[in-house]
Amino acid sequence: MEATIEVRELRKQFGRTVAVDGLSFTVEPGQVTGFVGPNGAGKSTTMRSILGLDTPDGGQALIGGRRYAQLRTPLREVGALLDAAAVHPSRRGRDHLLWLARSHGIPRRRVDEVIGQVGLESAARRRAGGYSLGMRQRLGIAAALLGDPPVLMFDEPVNGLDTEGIRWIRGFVRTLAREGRAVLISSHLMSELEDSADHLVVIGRGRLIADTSVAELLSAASGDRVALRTTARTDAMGVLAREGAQVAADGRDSLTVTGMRAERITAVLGTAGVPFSEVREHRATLEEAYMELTRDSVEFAATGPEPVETGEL
Ligand SMILES: Nc1ncnc2c1ncn2[C@@H]1O[C@H](COP(=O)(O)OP(=O)(O)OP(=O)(O)O)[C@@H](O)[C@H]1O
Repeated sequence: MEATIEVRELRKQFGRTVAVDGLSFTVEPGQVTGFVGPNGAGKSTTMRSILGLDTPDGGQALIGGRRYAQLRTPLREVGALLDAAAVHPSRRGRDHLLWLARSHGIPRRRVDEVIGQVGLESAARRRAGGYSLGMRQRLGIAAALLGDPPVLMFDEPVNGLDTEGIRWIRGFVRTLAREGRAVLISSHLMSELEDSADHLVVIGRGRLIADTSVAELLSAASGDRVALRTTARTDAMGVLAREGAQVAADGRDSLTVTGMRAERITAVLGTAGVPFSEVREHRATLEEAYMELTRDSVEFAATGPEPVETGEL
C-alpha cells in the first residue's frame, strides 16, 4: 500500500511568471511532509501539477511511480483537498460523498466510514452551504479518504480554522502518516506545522530552499548551546574549557557552553566539585529555525513578493 510522491525538475510558467522553477523533492510514506513557503511561492501550482490539473512545462510529478493521468483508479491511489469550498452549497455532505463514491466504483459503506473518521456524523445530512469552514474542511478530507489511498495531499488545510479545528487536523494527519501513508500538507506559516510535520520541503519563488527532517532542522538551529548558571563562574569556565568546550560569559552567574552536551557538562562540573544550579539545552522553535534558514534568501526578504508571516496561532 506504500507509495511516494516524486517531483523531478518540475517547471511551470504562467505567461512571464515562473511559478515553479526546477523543483525536485520526494514525499516518503509513513510521515507528514510539510510544504512551506510564502504566498505565491508555488505550492498550489506544484500540488495541482502532481494531480494533473496543471500541465508542467518541464520535469514531472509522479505518484507511486506514475503520472496522475496514468493512474487506473486515481481516488484509490491519491486523495487531495485543494479547496474546501469546492462543494455545491445545495448538496448534502453525505450525498456529495455518495456521488463521488458511485462515480469511482467505491462501495456505499465506505461513505459512512469516512464520515465517522472525520467526525462529521451530525452534519452529514445537512446542506454543505450551511457548513462552517471547519465542517467543509472535514468534508473535503472525507472525500480525499474515500478510496483509502496511500498518498494524501492537503493544501493549506488549517488556514482560517479555529484552535480546535487546527488541533484536530494536526492529530489527524499524524494518524494518517502512522498508518503508512505519504502525507503532504502545505502552509505559508511554519508555526502551523509545529507538532505535525516530520519532514519539511521549504520553497521560495518556485525553487527549493530546504529539504530536511524537522529534527535535523531544529538541532541545527539550536546550535548545540547549553545555558549554565553557577556562582563559581571562573572555575566553571576553566574546567569546561580544559575538557574542550567553548564557554562564553553572559551575565554575573550565567554562561553559554557550546560543543558539549548537557549531561557531560553536569558530569564534568560534578567531578571537579564546581557548584551549579541550572544546566539547560537551548531548543530552537520551528519558527526560529525557519527564520534562520531563510535569513539569507532573497525569496523571503522584504523586497520579495510577500513578507513571511510569523504569527503564533
Ligand atoms: N492560473 C494562473 N495564472 C496565472 N498565474 C498563476 C496561476 N496560478 C498561479 N499563478 C502564479 O504563480 C505563482 C505561484 O502561485 P501558487 O498559487 O502556486 O503559490 P502558493 O505558494 O500556493 O501561494 P499561496 O500560499 O498564496 O496559495 C504566483 O505568482 C501566482 O500568481
